[in-house]
Amino acid sequence: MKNNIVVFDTTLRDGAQAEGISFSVEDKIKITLALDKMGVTYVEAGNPGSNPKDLEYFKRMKEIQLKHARLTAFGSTRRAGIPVKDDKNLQSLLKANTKDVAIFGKSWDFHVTDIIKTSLDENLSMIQDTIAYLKNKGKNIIFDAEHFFDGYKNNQEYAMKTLKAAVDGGAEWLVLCDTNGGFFPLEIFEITKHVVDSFPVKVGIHCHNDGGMAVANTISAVEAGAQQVQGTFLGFGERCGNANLSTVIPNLQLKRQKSCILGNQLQNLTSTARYIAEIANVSINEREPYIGNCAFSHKGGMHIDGVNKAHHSFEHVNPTLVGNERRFLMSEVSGRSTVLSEIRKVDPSITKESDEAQRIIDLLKEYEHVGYQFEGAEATVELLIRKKLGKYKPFFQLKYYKIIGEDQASNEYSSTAYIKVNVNNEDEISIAEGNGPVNALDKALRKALEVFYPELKDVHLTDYKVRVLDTNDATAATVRVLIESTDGVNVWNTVGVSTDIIKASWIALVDSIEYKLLKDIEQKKEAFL
Ligand SMILES: CC(=O)SCCNC(=O)CCNC(=O)[C@H](O)C(C)(C)COP(=O)(O)OP(=O)(O)OC[C@H]1O[C@@H](n2cnc3c(N)ncnc32)[C@H](O)[C@@H]1OP(=O)(O)O
Ligand SMILES: CC(=O)C(=O)O
Repeated sequence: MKNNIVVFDTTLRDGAQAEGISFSVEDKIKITLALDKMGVTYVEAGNPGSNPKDLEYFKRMKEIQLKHARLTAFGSTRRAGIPVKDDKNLQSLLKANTKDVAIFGKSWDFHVTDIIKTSLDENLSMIQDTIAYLKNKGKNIIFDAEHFFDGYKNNQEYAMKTLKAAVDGGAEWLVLCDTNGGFFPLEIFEITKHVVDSFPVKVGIHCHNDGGMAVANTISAVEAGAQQVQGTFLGFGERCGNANLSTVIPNLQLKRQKSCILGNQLQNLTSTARYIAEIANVSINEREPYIGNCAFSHKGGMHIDGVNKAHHSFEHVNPTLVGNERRFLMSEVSGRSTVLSEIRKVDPSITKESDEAQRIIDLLKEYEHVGYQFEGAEATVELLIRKKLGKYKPFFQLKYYKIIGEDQASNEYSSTAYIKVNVNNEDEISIAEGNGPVNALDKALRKALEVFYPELKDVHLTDYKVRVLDTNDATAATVRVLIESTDGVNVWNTVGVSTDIIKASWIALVDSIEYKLLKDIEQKKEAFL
């Protein structure tokens, strides 16, 4: 399949215009390299006329060779009433030294007269002069026709003239922008089709998401003949963002057989999206199509039964195609099929008809009834199954713990925990200070157990969430504690429920430690075999 749709990523330019996003030069370089690896054709990386950071980025990028992507600088047409060579922003644009340049210009007559406050003819000259000037300097020009769809509706003749000015200036691409993001797919289709049929140059699409239509509008423009899709990798951008390329790309590639990125790079879609999110310091919406954590998670018992029989019964595509994974969630709406896959990890001989399977489902449902939630706590589920099947031996015995809380301004730590545990008939007592009782308890427990299990030195908590379950009871309410732990290689989640927050935390902590020790034993056994 040859690349027949050109992907133009503007995560680093329009994406950086999103509230809450601010990339450092280092961040921008990392994201550029990830996008290059992914095989997008253009990386629009900033506006050199805007700020020294963007200029510094382009300077640094001169030393970095990209394998595939074409680095693109972005800027506006020259200001009204001045020659191109005197325009400061254009001179900065040249300093970026990229072969490809995206120039945006006004296509909506209202914006010309009321926002940049010039004449309609002068705006046409601004577009043509700017593009011709840059073209003369050896640049390839992508013309972003800002507010093109609004302009077309308001004054079709003028909007089309702005495109003609760009073509006359020497633009390679005409990119139609739904800048205010309020259009619907049918209108986008019709207007794009008219442009595609009217000009000899290639057409692209740039949609904002203010009406929640950016992806649909982008696809619609492609159906009308657009050959370039602009967007940002996670939909970042001004206001409600831009077309999300992590949805656009698989939609085009898997549903419309239009190749967008290199060969098997689609399998890196999820990891690339998550990497970019991490650098941007934002959490990905769990329900994001294709790449979200829930995109292929199944909860209803009947759905899981269906997926086990045939994946496509409840999945629009196979998750492996986009590098995501299928997940089955344990809950009170689970049936035996859901739990069976977990039980079989412990005892492969158990079948759907076995009494044990039903007993374990009943147990999990009872736990859910008192406040447990197993969806994000696979480690606790495995331990419960083991206990029920008699395949569990405790790694230690708790003799007691005590926590002293203090609120002393002079003390670095606010709590101290004392603990006594017994391992193989040997007692160990330890004390630890912590920021809060749970932190102190966690430290004290691990300190005591590390004497017997040194591998616990690598374990630390990465997330700790508390949810109050029956809020009517205020401070006497039941709480659910979810803990995420890691040993630097693996990540696992455990859950505890109690009316006492420390007890709930303790249950989740103990599960976390026991799970780690159990997995280490399993790993050693596998290595031995
Ligand atoms: C639809 C889009 O996303 S377009 C990209 C929008 N992105 C950004 O604005 C982020 C980067 N922008 C910036 O850093 C700054 O706006 C700068 C450095 C480019 C300009 O800053 P300033 O010179 O202080 O101007 P300011 O931002 O206040 O106003 C924008 C100016 O650009 C002019 N302008 C806007 N669009 C265009 C255009 N297509 N062609 C020429 N001039 C334009 C406006 O008329 C206004 O000029 P005026 O001050 O003479 O009225
Ligand atoms: C160019 C651009 O970002 C827009 O019109 O939305």
